[in-house]
Amino acid sequence: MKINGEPTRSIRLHPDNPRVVQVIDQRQLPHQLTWMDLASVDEAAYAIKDMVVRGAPLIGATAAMGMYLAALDAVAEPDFRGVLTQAAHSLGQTRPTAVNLHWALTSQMEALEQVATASEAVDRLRQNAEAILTADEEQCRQIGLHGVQLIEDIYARTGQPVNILTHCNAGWLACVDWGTATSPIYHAHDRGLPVHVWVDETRPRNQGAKLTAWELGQHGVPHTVIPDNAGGHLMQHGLVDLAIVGTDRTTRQGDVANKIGTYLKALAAHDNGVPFYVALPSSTIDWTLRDGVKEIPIEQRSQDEVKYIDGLSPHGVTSVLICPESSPAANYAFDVTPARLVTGLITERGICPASEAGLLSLFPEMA
Ligand SMILES: CSC[C@@H](O)[C@@H](O)C(=O)COP(=O)(O)O
Repeated sequence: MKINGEPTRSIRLHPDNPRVVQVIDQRQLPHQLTWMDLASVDEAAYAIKDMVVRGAPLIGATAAMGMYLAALDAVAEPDFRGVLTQAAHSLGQTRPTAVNLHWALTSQMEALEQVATASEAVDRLRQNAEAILTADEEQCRQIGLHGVQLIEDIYARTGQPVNILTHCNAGWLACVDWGTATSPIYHAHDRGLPVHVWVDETRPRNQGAKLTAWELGQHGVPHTVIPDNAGGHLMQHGLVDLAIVGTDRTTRQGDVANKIGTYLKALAAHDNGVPFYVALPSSTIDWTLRDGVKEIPIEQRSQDEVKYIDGLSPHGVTSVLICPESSPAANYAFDVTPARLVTGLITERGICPASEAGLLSLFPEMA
């Protein structure tokens, strides 16, 4: 997508130094657009763990680039394969829920098997990381081309601006470009279809208020930030035509793990007959799992993300305590929406029911 008219991806090689990877520091948005340099695998791991970068596809892309950075450092090591295996292990520990992380690391370890020397490993892991970024961009573009048909159909029926609710940030900041949930929205807007997005603020880290609202604003898409608890009310009053969210891991049966609160939106959508779609590249499908509620690992993060909130004050970005300091807080970062509450999955190969049969109709090679 474009920032100030310039086509921009969320992750890139440094334009002047290909030994450095650059990512947008998402902790600073929407107040500041800052690029952070990552020059080692440890810095890549830190960026994922501390949520400089976040969103399932971008976590995978950063891990892939992290393996390339590790290869640059491993050139001098006699046991470069051992060093790279250790690098994959440490990157794999950073965040537990998004399966794209393991998908990207597996892809890099398979690429490593095809080389004989450390310098070949550098070239191969760089090429493979760049291919992962390019594939993610194209998959997200395709998700948009399939998903925009849903918006077109609603507009053809109502002739009114289409109101879409989304949760968290499944936008281009969470991917390499386009986003998953936002890609149909960007395509619709670019085709001149009138769309309006209800942006859940997404406590505790407020990825909706901070990131999705910023992204949509940059692209000129009409939107309104709402408290997380408002979605059910809006649906009851006919103010939501469609919900589209992203996912961090989707099981073979179509259960979907996404940012905490997604499940409640799906319940409200079900009760009100609002179509509830989940957009994902196939790298987000965990074909080894069936029952998402029982099997998907749910990340628990620091209590401080719940107890403190940050925002822009006249003194810069400031963090403030919003509850008694002594009260404990719980911070489950994701929840699982069972497939029965999901109207359909929007993938790069088309839209399918959220079920094993549905997924296999698009990905028969996984039977
Ligand atoms: C296309 S991104 C899909 C998901 O990763 C997104 O919806 C989400 O829940 C991100 O959570 P986060 O904790 O910000 O990484």
